[in-house]
Amino acid sequence: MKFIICVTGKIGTGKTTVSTFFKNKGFKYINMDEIGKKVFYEKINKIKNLFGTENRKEIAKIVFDNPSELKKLEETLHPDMLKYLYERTKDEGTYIVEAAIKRRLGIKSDLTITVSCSKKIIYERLQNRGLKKELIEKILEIQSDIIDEGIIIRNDASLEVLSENLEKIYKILEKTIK
Ligand SMILES: CC(C)(COP(=O)(O)OP(=O)(O)OC[C@H]1O[C@@H](n2cnc3c(N)ncnc32)[C@H](O)[C@@H]1O)[C@@H](O)C(=O)NCCC(=O)NCCS
Ligand SMILES: Nc1ncnc2c1ncn2[C@@H]1O[C@H](COP(=O)(O)OP(=O)(O)OP(=O)(O)O)[C@@H](O)[C@H]1O
Repeated sequence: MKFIICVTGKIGTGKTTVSTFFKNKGFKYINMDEIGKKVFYEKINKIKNLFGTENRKEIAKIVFDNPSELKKLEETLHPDMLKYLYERTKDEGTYIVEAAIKRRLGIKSDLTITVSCSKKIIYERLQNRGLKKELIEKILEIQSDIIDEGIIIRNDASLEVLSENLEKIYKILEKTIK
């Protein structure tokens, strides 16, 4: 049996933390940011032509500030990103697909888990990771199409609380999937 769980949510809400929990339970893990990076370098000539640079940070500044530039980048990368996703999920098994922009990418899943938390906490956690407030603001703005869907995990509290909540969800999932 094949079962695809998509973990979605805005930047810094805790998608990787949640996905890693399930990966440690033995689910196959796919990260769409990583697939995006792979396709980015495969399409590097096209990228250079479009943006005049191959530097990801410079391109981030351009596209996260300008929806029409972001659209050009997405049109270049998304079709191949989806191809890789479908190739990597061909076999039977339970998959965790981490994708902030699940809906924009058009990813189909058997279950969606949305991770969310307050903006204040997003800023705190990401600034601890060295991200600038202005960039976080811009990314949150272009992520306004990410909505709560499926199972919603509020990740405002500690990692211990998150882990307890995930154990509960895992117990239910185990019964459903097996
Ligand atoms: C713009 C790029 C070059 C910036 O690269 P950089 O290494 O600086 O940042 P990184 O990839 O880690 O992304 C930073 C944050 O922005 C989010 N993000 C990335 N792309 C998008 C997008 N198209 N829409 C909304 N959020 C996005 C990421 O999930 C992450 O939280 C890169 O993000 C990119 O190529 N994006 C387009 C591919 C894509 O849509 N990826 C999202 C997969 S969920
Ligand atoms: N409940 C929590 N308590 C404290 N720190 C947390 C909690 N959840 C996640 N974090 C931390 O917050 C940061 C962001 O979490 P994570 O990387 O999982 O988010 P993300 O949604 O995957 O981010 P991105 O969109 O950048 O990929 C990380 O440093 C992580 O360790």
